[in-house]
Amino acid sequence: MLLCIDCGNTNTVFSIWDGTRFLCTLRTSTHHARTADAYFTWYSTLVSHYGIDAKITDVIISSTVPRVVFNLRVFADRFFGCRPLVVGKPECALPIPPRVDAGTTVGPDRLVNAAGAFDRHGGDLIVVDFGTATTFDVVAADGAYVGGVIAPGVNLSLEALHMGAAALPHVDISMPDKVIGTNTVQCIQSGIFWGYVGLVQGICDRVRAEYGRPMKTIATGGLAALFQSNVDLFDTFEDDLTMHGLTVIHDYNTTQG
Ligand SMILES: Nc1ncnc2c1ncn2[C@@H]1O[C@H](COP(=O)(O)OP(=O)(O)OP(=O)(O)O)[C@@H](O)[C@H]1O
Ligand SMILES: CC(C)(CO)[C@@H](O)C(=O)NCCC(=O)O
Ligand SMILES: [K+]
Repeated sequence: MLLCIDCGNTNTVFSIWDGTRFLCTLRTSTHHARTADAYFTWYSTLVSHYGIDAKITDVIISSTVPRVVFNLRVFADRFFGCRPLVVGKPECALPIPPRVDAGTTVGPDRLVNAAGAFDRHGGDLIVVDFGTATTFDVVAADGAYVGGVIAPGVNLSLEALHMGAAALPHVDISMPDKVIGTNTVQCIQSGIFWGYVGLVQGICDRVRAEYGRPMKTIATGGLAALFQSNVDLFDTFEDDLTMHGLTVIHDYNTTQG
């Protein structure tokens, strides 16, 4: 069985793929200092809690935090006796290489999202991922990642307001009933929620105009659901897009010969 690891700047997600479906998804916050033993303690506790009997033979990692990769490699080696595939490293091939400026290192999560979305939908896509950052990845007709947009994430923007302005509290994101807030919390929620709706709509419209062909919009990331349920921003919302992309890249590397 394949263990897929998606390590973002905020959260690290493990998911076990049995070749047909994901048996479970485990989430923890990202800490560069977490040891291989600590990963295993956390992992084995949850796996046995869910009553899953998984014999892991392969591990694939996408990490936007370079420092965590060392301990995840040790984790894979020590507990599963395998050498993980690490997206972005030369030994991990991509089905279609990105077309970007020479010397650019595209975030592995974006390459994985592009591979996952292309596998499900074909090309000419905008993939929007609401993570620590809100990223827009453009996937060409042949499946290549050809560029995109990076904006501050929803929670990061809320945190920035709180950090930068003495009188503004920490607020959780939610959809406000109205645009004109009549208290501080409502004003902040309105600014972030409706600001993001405008940001997503505006960027997608401009990307489409520049790209010059019809494009499908695929959204992923926990907060995408909040926007999708209230405003018609995306064609589809796929919670497991990054995990699916990891299985696609793993498949490609193991069947390639
Ligand atoms: N309504 C909500 N209010 C606040 N936070 C939410 C809400 N819905 C989901 N979230 C949070 O959104 C996050 C979604 O996780 P996701 O993996 O998409 O991105 P992330 O973990 O924040 O970023 P990264 O992948 O860059 O680490 C989770 O941490 C979850 O707690
Ligand atoms: C933009 C983030 C932080 C989103 O997770 C990540 O993809 C990243 O660190 N990217 C590197 C720069 C780039 O993708 O062009
Ligand atoms: K993510």
